[in-house]
Amino acid sequence: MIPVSEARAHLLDLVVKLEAEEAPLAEAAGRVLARDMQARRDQPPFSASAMDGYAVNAAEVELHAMFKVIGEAAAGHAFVGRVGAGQAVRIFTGAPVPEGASFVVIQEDVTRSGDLITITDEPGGNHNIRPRGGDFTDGQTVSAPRLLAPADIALLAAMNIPTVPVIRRPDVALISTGDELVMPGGTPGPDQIIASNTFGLKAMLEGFGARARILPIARDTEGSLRTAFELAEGADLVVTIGGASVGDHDLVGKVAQDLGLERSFYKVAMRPGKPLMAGRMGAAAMVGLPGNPVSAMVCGHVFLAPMIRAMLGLPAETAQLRTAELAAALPENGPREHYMRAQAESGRLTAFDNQDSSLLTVLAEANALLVRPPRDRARAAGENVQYLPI
Ligand SMILES: Nc1nc2c(c(=O)[nH]1)N[C@H]1C(S)=C(S)[C@@H](COP(=O)(O)OP(=O)(O)OC[C@H]3O[C@@H](n4cnc5c(N)ncnc54)[C@H](O)[C@@H]3O)O[C@H]1N2
Ligand code: MOO
Repeated sequence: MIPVSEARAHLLDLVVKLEAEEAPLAEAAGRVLARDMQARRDQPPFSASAMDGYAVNAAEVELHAMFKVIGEAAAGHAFVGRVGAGQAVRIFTGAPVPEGASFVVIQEDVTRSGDLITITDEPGGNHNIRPRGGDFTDGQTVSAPRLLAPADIALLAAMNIPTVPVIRRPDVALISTGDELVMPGGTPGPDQIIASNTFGLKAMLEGFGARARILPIARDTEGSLRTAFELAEGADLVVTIGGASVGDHDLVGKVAQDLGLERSFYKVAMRPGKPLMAGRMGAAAMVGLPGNPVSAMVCGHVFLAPMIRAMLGLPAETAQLRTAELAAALPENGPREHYMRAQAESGRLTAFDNQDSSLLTVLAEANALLVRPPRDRARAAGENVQYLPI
């Protein structure tokens, strides 16, 4: 058994950053920007009014001042001409501020009669003008790598960038193994259960930015497992679930090795997730996850997340561990790093009583994995402990 940190390092050695591809901006949310992008214009491209009102010379702005309205500027329709002494241009939000004007008096502070306006309320010190380039200027950079959030997409659109280079999504093949498994919606026999792990992992992996394919369930025969591995052809990462332990029907290690797996490790000092295996299989990385549903999902958070991030060219560390106060005492930990299902709320962390690695109901209620180092001493309520948000 190797420590979790060593296993993670081996797993990162199995993957490389993937190549870039071009994506339309409308499809780029959640993708990772592959190259720095430069703005192709200033925003705003002119001094723009921030309010509906009247554009005048700032030096003339005072209570009771009067102006003659000489024209109009609306968004998309500039006023052509100059605002002279005693003159004003009716202006709307987003319109270019005309030459000679340096203040927009909001219409609420003005009384209008025909072509004449009078400032009838204290106009304040805000000029209500957004300077040219106040948001960004031509050539300004959005730096890669960057996981593109909706706000980034809006920014790149405003920069007039219609397509962006993004890192290709890692292709992950998910193989469930076991004679006891039936797909959701199927009709399980009396000794069968529903395959849940591939579904949970697909959702998780796609949340990390990968594309995950659920392959047909491999039965507990070498032939069936071989077929599943063949169907995984072309994947960047092949993930098997179950069949990783020491039982007579745990065939994954054997078949993978027959197919050329160069194993980098088997068994990690963690709980859950002990019978984890990994290695290189041709061009793909291969990870064999334990079958217990919570074990598979915890390994997804702890190991698959950094692998996917590395393939996407992002810093491999996911969310840093956070610290919280323990709500109730915990006994001494055993020899394996324990990832306890827990709930973090208002800075306090409560571990669930039942930590059995088959309990999806508990995992579904958890928002944190309380991380206990091997042989961690008993902890009292109120002590600080670390956790991984999930
Ligand atoms: N003698 C020992 N027995 C076991 C050990 C051990 O060290 N010595 N380790 C235990 C631990 S820890 C784990 S974890 C499991 C892992 O075993 P496998 O990876 O071989 O998993 P399976 O035996 O195939 O399945 C375990 C459990 O999970 C269910 N399962 C499997 N796949 C799915 C799926 N896709 N969806 C839902 N549920 C699934 C399966 O039915 C079993 O109940 O081994 C312990 N045993
Ligand atoms: O490692 Mo097993 O994953 O403890 O249930």
